[in-house]
Amino acid sequence: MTTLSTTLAKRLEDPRLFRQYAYVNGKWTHGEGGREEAVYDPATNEAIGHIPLLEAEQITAAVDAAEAAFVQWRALRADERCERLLAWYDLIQANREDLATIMTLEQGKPLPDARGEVQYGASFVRWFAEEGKRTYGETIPSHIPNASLGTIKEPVGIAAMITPWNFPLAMITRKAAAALAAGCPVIVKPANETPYSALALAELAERAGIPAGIFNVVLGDPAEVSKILCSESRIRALSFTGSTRVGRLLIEQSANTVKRLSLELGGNAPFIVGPDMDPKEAAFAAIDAKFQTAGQDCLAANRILVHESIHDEFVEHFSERMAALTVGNGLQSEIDLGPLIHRQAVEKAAAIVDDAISKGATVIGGDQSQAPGENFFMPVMLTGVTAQMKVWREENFAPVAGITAYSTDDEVIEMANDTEYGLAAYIYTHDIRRIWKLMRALEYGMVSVNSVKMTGPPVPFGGVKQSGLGREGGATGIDEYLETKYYCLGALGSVSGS
Ligand SMILES: NC(=O)c1ccc[n+]([C@@H]2O[C@H](COP(=O)([O-])OP(=O)(O)OC[C@H]3O[C@@H](n4cnc5c(N)ncnc54)[C@H](O)[C@@H]3O)[C@@H](O)[C@H]2O)c1
Ligand SMILES: N[C@@H](CC=O)C(=O)O
Repeated sequence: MTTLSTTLAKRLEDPRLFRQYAYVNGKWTHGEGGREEAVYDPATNEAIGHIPLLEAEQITAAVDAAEAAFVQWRALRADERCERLLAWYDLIQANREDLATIMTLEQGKPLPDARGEVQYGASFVRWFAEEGKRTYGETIPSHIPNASLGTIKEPVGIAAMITPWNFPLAMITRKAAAALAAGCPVIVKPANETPYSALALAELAERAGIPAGIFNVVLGDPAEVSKILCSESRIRALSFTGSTRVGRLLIEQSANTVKRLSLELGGNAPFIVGPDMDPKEAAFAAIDAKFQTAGQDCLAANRILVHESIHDEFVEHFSERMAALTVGNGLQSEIDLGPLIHRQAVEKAAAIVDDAISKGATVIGGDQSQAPGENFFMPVMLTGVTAQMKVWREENFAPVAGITAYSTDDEVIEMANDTEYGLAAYIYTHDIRRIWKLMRALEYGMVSVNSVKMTGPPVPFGGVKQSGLGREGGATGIDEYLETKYYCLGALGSVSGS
């Protein structure tokens, strides 16, 4: 098999950012059982390198290392941890072009989007570096005579993180920076499709002075590694971003060790367009909300619900704009959509389109004979979609947009909530009463009104229903890695009533 690893390294200003080993206890580690797996560029299907698959004892060794390193990391002052995290942030920024190149090669997203993700990922490091200094406890007015009551915040312990391939860098930093700032050591298991962004982050963490054992990246068979992480009682927090299917599995596997779980799972976002909207403006926004990362985004607008009075005009603008989207290798310039992650994703997208057509949807676009490679999927718009179709029920994670018309606000609320998911919803209207009514009635963790962009470091990101548990980012994201310790200082003699 041809390996393009030399080619990848040559593309980087700093070839040491491309590592083909796991990173445990400050050391680059190969698999002791000799197992390895190739990593492919989804645009060309060529192997760009290999990763070792670690054995069970090696995963346990990572936990041992984290446990040993925890003692000193938690003992640092918050401002000392802040300094290390800011050094990490600076290094990520300084190496952003290399990080973006690595990401495009392993994930496929166009280079400008990869640059955007590096920036986005770095922003969480800076945010949590600062938030670590604000993990306040509280003073509680005492109901016990001569006692002083209060709380202090303490790191929860070793935190494991299992992350997806669609955002190979930012889904790590949003978790890891919060945990590190809170004083927790971290063990990251990235997706096997996109390990190199995680490993480059480890290289930069080491250069930033984050001690051995505090930031580890383990690689292996996903089911095997995850089982160990879940059943390891020394791991006190598990943060997962990925599909609802795997999220449910991890809940089950963690039951015996009763650990803190943060789950950022799938989405199936509705995009609601009110009758007062300019159909062109709304259609262009819907294109952005649907087709970023080639539709492989948990926030992708999958079900576009347009008021019947402007539906036809909206569809016209949407289809015109969709036809202008460029599909190709993300390393080339002027590309809007890169490949899907692998062939199975293309097959799933095709099956979803076929299912909709067989149940009466009208298809526009999506001439797959124009696809520039076997992992590419040309964008498709389906109109007249109904709740019986897979495109409505499933997260398609592909450039497949389902559109349908509605007539009243009550009807669109029911349609939008008709899903097991509850991550994000979009509303496009300028009628403040409609905005308020919809915003309150939508069963979603995040609602964005007249804006495609909704995320960033200050935001409490997360979903309800089968979209997950907990919030990442924002003022509360660090709480996922903190325990509240209550104290009662009794028999003080002089504090009652004072
Ligand atoms: N809510 C969010 O913030 C958010 C963000 C990004 C992606 N996602 C979701 O992630 C999904 C796409 O990512 P994906 O395909 O990588 O998800 P996935 O669930 O298949 O994989 C996620 C992680 O779990 C691991 N994994 C896979 N199978 C496993 C198993 N049997 N046991 C244990 N671990 C296993 C993978 O190796 C990967 O590291 C979508 O559903 C998307 O909505 C959610
Ligand atoms: N776009 C999301 C990732 C979802 O796939 C984010 O900003 O976190």
